[in-house]
Amino acid sequence: MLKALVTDVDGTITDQRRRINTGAVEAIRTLVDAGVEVVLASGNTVCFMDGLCKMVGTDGTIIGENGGVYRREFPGTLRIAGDKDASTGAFEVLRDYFADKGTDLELFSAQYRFADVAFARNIDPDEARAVIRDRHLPVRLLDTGFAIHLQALGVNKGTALRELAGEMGILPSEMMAIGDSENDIEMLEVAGVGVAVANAPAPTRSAADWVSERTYGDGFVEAVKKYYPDLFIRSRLTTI
Ligand SMILES: O=C(O)COP(=O)(O)O
Ligand SMILES: [Mg+2]
Repeated sequence: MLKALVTDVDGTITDQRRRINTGAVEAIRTLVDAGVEVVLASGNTVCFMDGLCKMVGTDGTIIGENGGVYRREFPGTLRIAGDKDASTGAFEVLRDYFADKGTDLELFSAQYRFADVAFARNIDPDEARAVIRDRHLPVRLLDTGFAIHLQALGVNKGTALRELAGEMGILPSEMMAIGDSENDIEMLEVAGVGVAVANAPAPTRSAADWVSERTYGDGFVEAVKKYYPDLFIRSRLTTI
């Protein structure tokens, strides 16, 4: 049995409006109660993830800010893997560029971020990528479908997962990762089994070993039942 499941949050255990899927919460609790490690891996902030871990019932092992931060369990030591100066500097260049064109960039939760920068999707990501490329800015732009992120080069959910696996004493090959967007590609490739939910775009689906038929949180539940069938047969029997 896969020893750990690493799941993205927005678009994977939620619906398209970021409302959590209650079936996904129940599936996570079934895994946790069966001794499977569940890691939440998101572009969201540490404080967001901490609240989510507490309310869902995981042990606090997280990847936040698209791999810019990660931590093994509560209380744990928060590791910072990103470069906030690089992300902030690149944001300021983009802010000025788009302001000259009449578009203001709206930051998301800046005061709670240690590594990356996140802002509203009111610009063309490819136009912003062209500015980053032309100005040789040392960041990568990620469009998660919920926000745009600027992240230091070489930092992603996959690099953080490799580091976390060492702290967890689990091989990446013993893990399953599930996601919905381009910011999940690396962790789908690092994990032994990578799954994309059906709402994922083509590059993310291509990086997956398997793609669910159902979308969003329902796709997450479908995937968990596929790869941990015994847990759900047993839990269904106990509920009869
Ligand atoms: O923070 C975001 O933009 C999306 O978050 P996610 O990585 O959980 O999908
Ligand atoms: Mg997502």
